[in-house]
Amino acid sequence: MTDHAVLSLEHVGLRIGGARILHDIALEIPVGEMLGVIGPNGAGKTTLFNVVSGVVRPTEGVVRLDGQDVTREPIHRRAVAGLGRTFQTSSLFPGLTVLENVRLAAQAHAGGAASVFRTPRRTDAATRVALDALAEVGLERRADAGAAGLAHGEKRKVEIAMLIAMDPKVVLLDEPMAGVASGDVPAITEVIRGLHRGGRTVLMVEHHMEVVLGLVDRVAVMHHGELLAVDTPEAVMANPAVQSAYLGEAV
Ligand SMILES: Nc1ncnc2c1ncn2[C@@H]1O[C@H](COP(=O)(O)OP(=O)(O)OP(=O)(O)O)[C@@H](O)[C@H]1O
Repeated sequence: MTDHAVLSLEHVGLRIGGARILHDIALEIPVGEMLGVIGPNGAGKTTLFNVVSGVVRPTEGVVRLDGQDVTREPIHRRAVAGLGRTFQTSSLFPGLTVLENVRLAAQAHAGGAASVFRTPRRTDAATRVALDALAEVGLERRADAGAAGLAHGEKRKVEIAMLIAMDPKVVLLDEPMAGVASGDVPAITEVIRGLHRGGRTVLMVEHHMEVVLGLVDRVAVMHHGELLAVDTPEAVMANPAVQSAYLGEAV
């Protein structure tokens, strides 16, 4: 492992029953990198995120966050250590406002059980963090809107604001453009760019190839649970093995 790797995977493998879901994944992510993770459907991208965030424990190998072995650490410990994640499906509480959702994330990060009924002092601090996070994604004017009524693109922005409120070093974005109207794609792309400019390391699974290639420093290509290539967007797109993995799929 190199000194500056904020996240590293060493020979990571996952078997479920007789199935080999991930095989011998070796990956080092330097501080501040934006890495795209691509691959055909079923290649193992989401499972890789599950292994990194602690949803699933690998059956082989080691996951390190900032040099620390977190392979056996539960999700919340990894979150406290600086790992943030969004999911393919929305993780917002629909009955709460935008601000309340983001404030819950800030409170959870500050420690203790998250509650909307905190003491005023603590709530005030969490509220400031939440409002700053909403400003960073350009949603401060929507603070009092109900989460249930948001457009899909706005929900994605709120989810990113929730991540920001948890002050992560490493952010995993799982298909941030899924379900987003094409007109909203440029705005969300800018929000992701801002997330990265803030000094955070970003890993993003995304099928929207134009977005991936326009944003990331390197691309990791997965195929049948293995890492086929990790390289610059240009080199990856020119790689014959990658092209053949995608045969029959729109790249
Ligand atoms: N808990 C599990 N039990 C059995 N098989 C699983 C399990 N989790 C994932 N798989 C299988 O592992 C493979 C990889 O799944 P995964 O969801 O990680 O792929 P993906 O690259 O994220 O796909 P997509 O782009 O469609 O989201 C698939 O064949 C899936 O069916």
